[in-house]
Amino acid sequence: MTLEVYGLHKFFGNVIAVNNLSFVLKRGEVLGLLGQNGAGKTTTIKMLLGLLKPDKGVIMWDGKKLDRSSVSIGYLPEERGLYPKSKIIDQLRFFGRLEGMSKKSVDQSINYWMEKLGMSNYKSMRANELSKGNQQKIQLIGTLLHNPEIVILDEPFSGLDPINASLLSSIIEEQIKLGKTVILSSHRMEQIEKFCKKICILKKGRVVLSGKLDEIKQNYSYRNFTLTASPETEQFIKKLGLPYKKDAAEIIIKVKNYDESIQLINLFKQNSIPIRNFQVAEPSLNEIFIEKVK
Ligand SMILES: Nc1ncnc2c1ncn2[C@@H]1O[C@H](COP(=O)(O)OP(=O)(O)OP(=O)(O)O)[C@@H](O)[C@H]1O
Repeated sequence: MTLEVYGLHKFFGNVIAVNNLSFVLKRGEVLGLLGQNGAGKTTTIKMLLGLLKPDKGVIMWDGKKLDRSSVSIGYLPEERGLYPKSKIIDQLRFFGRLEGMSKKSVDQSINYWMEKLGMSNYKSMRANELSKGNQQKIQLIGTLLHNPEIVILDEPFSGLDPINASLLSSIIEEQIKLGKTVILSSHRMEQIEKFCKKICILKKGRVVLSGKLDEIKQNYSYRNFTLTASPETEQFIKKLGLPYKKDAAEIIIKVKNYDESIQLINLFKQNSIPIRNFQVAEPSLNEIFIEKVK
């Protein structure tokens, strides 16, 4: 099963919300959909969900045009979507029934997920009686209740404390292992780095970077050469006229590659400037993101 998106466009009047987006996502793969506010992520998700019709382009699932009746999708929206006055159990039963589940399987699945997420005692409560984080957990149950093939999570960690965030991380990992096709949209780059092998960065609807995160990092134009700062090292770097960034006790110099860092180390050695610690590392996704969207 593969999700294929080709040449997707969506216009709102003069605004091109999504401009020629393409990606391919196989079963068990996770795509990190990134972009600043207004970049076109939600519009993309809405087209995948069939809530908006693309103006151009095609979305395919398993080699055929994606049809919501032939694929199950679980969607966790960024905003809260529970009915405030309804009981949790009734809402979850309703979500499950909407997905075509039988009464028995809905209840079995609700029990399974409620227990897994430590929410069993909340079944009879109304959504507005729950904390923000617990509402998020109920929405997550609503997303996964019907064992969907495609899982779309928009800022899934928002409002979760560290314990629940770690619980959610393990659930996402489990979904990936189960072979789900996952799309994760988040402004928190460390989460994207953790789960996503593929990324797609949007800027004003247009793709500015997409592909396998590993390859993107490997082929990126620089490496970070990080040194433990000392007045001597900093003075020497200034003398060399190298641009650098200081971050707490570290000095970071952008180098082209590993060889260039070795040359730098040799320069330090030749000039008897001691180096306490150094590291050569690929840029982080956070750095790449900022450079691509700024
Ligand atoms: N229904 C709509 N009518 C008109 N313009 C819209 C509509 N929905 C979205 N847009 C515009 O399309 C663009 C993309 O919006 P979208 O909501 O997809 O961004 P986003 O990447 O999800 O942003 P955020 O991170 O803030 O959720 C924006 O310029 C937005 O103003």
